[in-house]
Amino acid sequence: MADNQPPAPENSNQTEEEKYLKWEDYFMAVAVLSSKRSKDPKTQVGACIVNQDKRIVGTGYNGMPNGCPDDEMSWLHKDENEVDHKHLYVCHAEMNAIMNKNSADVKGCTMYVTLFPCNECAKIIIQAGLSKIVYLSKKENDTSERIAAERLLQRSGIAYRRLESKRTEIKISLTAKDYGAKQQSENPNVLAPGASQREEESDEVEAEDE
Ligand SMILES: Nc1nc(=O)n([C@H]2C[C@H](O)[C@@H](COP(=O)(O)O)O2)cc1CO
Repeated sequence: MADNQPPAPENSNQTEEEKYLKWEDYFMAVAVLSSKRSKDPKTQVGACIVNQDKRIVGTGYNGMPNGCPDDEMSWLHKDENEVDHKHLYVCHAEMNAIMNKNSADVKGCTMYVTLFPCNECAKIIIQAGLSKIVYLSKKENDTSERIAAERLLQRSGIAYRRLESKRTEIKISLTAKDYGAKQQSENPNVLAPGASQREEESDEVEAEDE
């Protein structure tokens, strides 16, 4: 390479298909990213609801109800304690995504969810009028909740299928230089070019973070 040539971008050997996300991968990635907010120490679940215009109208993850701080509630498994276990209290990702909707309703929408819904969520999904479910994973064992969920969805005519994707992972960087900043400043008081807006915003979120 001649000296005056800029270095090849890191992703220059990617195919066009690899460079951008297909819609389904994008929506499932939003569900996965949402799951990363969950404080459940064993199973983090995320959901993303998309309308017929491919607009995201709700996201959610499994967490304790409002007023029940995640850090103060028990995350024990039902095998470990009869009354003080998470399954009695936690709101599932699917329910939270529906409750968090930013549109009038979610009728005809598709839910992207990282784990196949249980029977209780299947009921909520049906009653909310969703049309399709795309899931990433299904637990191996056939629990009665799972069997009931499938029966309910089938009877109600809600189509469900596992995501089929060529991608196995998506890497996400939160480093300014990966988004066009010339260099990341060593001095935390000097912002890297293009990073000022983001740093100011992230401070605000950090102050409220739990
Ligand atoms: N579809 C689902 N959405 C969910 O949000 N969950 C939540 C409830 C719990 O917080 C956790 C499951 O915990 P465990 O049984 O793997 O330790 O995931 C669980 C399922 C599975 O039906």
